[in-house]
Amino acid sequence: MAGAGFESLERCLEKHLPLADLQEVKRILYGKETRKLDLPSRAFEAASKGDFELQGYAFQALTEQQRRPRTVRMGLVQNRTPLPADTPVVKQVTALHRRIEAIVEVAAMCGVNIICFQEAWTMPFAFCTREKLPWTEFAESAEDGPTTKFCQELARKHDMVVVSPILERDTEHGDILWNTAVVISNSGAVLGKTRKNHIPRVGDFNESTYYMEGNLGHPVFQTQFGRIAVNICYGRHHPLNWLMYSINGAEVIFNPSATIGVLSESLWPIEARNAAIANHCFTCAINRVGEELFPNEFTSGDGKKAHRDFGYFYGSSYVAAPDGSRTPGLSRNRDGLLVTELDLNLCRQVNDIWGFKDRSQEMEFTVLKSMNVLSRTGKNLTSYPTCKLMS
Ligand SMILES: NC(=O)NCCC(=O)O
Repeated sequence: MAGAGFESLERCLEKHLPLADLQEVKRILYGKETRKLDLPSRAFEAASKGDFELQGYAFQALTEQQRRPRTVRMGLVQNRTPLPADTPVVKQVTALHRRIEAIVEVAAMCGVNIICFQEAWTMPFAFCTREKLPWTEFAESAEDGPTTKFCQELARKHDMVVVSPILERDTEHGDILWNTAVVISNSGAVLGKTRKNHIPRVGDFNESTYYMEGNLGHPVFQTQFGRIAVNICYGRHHPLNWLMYSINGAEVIFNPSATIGVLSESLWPIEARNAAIANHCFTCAINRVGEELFPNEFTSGDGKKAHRDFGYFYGSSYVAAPDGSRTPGLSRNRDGLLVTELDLNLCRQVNDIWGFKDRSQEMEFTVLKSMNVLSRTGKNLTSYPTCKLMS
């Protein structure tokens, strides 16, 4: 399995294929070509100085007669943990805040309206250890913890919606932990939070030692720049999870993740992209980068020898559109900022052509209702039309 030495699938194709073949391969693998965004040179200079990658692409939509284009810019951030995992907790969090602050500065230069960070971005992905201290000390209040306050400042300063996935400590309800994403409006107000709905128990990913499946359903947040939802990491393997955010009105679904090559790299380019196609929405897949080494060895009941490393987090963050096109990925081995320009009108335009969300979705909805699966979401239950599927 390639580690940091293999930069990206795109670089490999570009290096080895003649131009005409490359264009055909990209057409088939990536769909309709995304235009390269003309980002300011000072943004590239700042990214180079800060040692992170900056890429920008725009998706095209048709011009409509009765609606103006609804053009928004998304920022996806992938990064390493800058300090070793045995550094004191506050030092690690502070270093991550500084790193993200620098990347968000560049996102602001690029006109980003909504930015999303990787899963549990304030900490190493320590859940593999199944140890409690010091890792649970990274948990914070979603409403007024130091990271939320930090993100509120960023949001106000840059007029940007911030999606901040953290380890949450719910002090109001028995001090329990959750894997949560906090959504902060561009005014700096906390719009709300959403919790990871599916918790992995797969090899070293055995997070249920810390927190269980979220209890907040599938909330969608109306922001100034469109309706957004957050499907945290492992939730991307569950098509019905994406569907529920989409039924509840999401136009863009973020998928902040932490996942390693040996487990999921061949699934990565497919799942979020397929969700964009199936649900006529944009999806934004974000993964962390590099290796994380823990002070004590751990095993996970999967026959592997005790080890201290989690495996290689392969980055490769990308955005997929409802028409099935997608951006190239960020690299597998560097911190990066991916800026994408979307016209949200594309969601309805593709819906009108393919219509996956009309009759077929009604049928799925009826089945789910009969299984009592939808009662947790509340929304749309009564207003959604039903059809007879199994007569
Ligand atoms: N963070 C997380 O849920 N990882 C599980 C592995 C995966 O979904 O690829």
